[in-house]
Amino acid sequence: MIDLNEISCCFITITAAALALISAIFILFRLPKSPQKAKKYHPIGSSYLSQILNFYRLHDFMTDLSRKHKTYRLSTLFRSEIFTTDPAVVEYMLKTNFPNYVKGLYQYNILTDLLGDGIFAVDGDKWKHQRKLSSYEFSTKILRDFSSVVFKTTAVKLVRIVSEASASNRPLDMQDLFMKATLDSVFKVILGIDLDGLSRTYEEGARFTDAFDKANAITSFRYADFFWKIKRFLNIGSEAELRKNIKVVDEFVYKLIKGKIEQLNNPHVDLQPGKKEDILSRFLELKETDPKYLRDIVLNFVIAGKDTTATTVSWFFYLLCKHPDIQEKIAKEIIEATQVSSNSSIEELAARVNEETLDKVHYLHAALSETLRLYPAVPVDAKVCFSNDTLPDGYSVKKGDMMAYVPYAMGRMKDLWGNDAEEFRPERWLSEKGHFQPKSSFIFTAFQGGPRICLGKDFAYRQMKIFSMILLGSCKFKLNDESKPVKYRTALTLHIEGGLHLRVFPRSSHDTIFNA
Ligand code: HEM
Repeated sequence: MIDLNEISCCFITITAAALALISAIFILFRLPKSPQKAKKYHPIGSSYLSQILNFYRLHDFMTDLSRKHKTYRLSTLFRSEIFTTDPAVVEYMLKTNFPNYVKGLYQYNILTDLLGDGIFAVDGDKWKHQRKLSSYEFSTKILRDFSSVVFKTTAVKLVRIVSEASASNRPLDMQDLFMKATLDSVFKVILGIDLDGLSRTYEEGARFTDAFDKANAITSFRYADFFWKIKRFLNIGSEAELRKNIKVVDEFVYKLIKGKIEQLNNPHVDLQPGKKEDILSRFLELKETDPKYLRDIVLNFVIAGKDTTATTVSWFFYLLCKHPDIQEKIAKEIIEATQVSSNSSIEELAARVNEETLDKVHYLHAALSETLRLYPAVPVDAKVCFSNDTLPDGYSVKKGDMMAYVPYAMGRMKDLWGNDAEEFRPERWLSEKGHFQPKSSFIFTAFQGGPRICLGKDFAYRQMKIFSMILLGSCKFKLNDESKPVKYRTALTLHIEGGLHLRVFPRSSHDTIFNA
């Protein structure tokens, strides 16, 4: 028989226990969790939809948002994406708490098929090792001297090409020429090989160049392609194309590496002077002989140095066409520094471009920096937050959030550059004596800042200055069609949409430099 008293007693006990448990949970949740202040997150700047609708002018759209909030975020289902133009926050993420803002697995997965374990794709010890070796190599006099010779030879080739176009009254796509010229020179400095992309006389080199450009573009496209992993798994569409192009790139680079290793190991091959000046040979001398590791190192440098420098010089020439007075002022500075006359040949001009004259052209250096302020080659640069953090502005960031500093928007902020922030005015970089005055790398962020600051910054300035001194010392440039707007293409690097079409003229009518 069931005892009703026992049941009701049991029921009362269970109910009392349940009530006690619920009250305990309730009290526990009502208690302040910790003595810390409640976390706050940056204001939401815009939605993904507005980003997509403004994609064609994305960097200007982001600049407008930055004018409202120095730091803002986009919120997605899984994480926030935070964009900042606040120098204090930029310094914090790039330097003060550098280990907490990394490339992360997200970027590694996108980049590694092409970049392997190269410096651009990795964090931690792998990054530290390459950074240490490469910073040493990049600071040597051997590299400085060798690269200057390479840049001058390439610039002279450029003058020959533009002079031919001028003689036949043809406009030229200067961005395309700068792309080829920077690839030729970075390839020579890094691998010691003449690709000759400018005249395309080396068939294997031309095949490599095309495959490399395609592989680079498809890798960048992965950032916007939600389906790339599925496409890679099925080996279809752009991913099949990527695999094919990486194979061409790898075959070419491995062959070069193998050749260099054989050369170095063969005691009967006496390397001629100058043969060990390229970065690859120098790494081999340091006993780095793993071909995959060497492939990753050299390809990362080639990618780092090509489009960035070429697009910057292209925007620079565009701005000089828009400001002919500044073009003339730079030409005058070059002619005064090198002391060339209208009877000098192009070789004489090139010979006078040396460490001493490169140091004299402060206005040119300022104008190139001013170009990078307004048209930074890397307009937005993102990291991933490694663990929960609070930024110097008091706002919080969660583990896994994306944190980006925005050089394009930063270059246009009035509170950083004054009311004329949107104007191209090289003078803002000069002291009263006309000497170039650098700005903090957390305000002028075109080269990033902190421990991962661009390793090729001086290399890039030297190349841009040498190209400009030789081209502007001998030629004048004008836009082919003044009425056609020049715009950027929204991508990882800031290319000019459709190229930069210019007309070229000799600097003076009896100019032997140009006609030599
Ligand atoms: C105007 C030209 C250039 C600009 C504006 C530029 C800008 C930058 C920026 C923004 C970064 C950081 C990218 C990131 O977050 O990973 C970077 C990194 C780097 N750059 Fe440059 N760059 C230029 C030219 C060059 C050249 C010519 C080289 C070498 C040949 C080079 C080598 C590198 C390397 C190796 C890194 C990675 C550094 C590291 O992660 O420790 N760059 N550059």
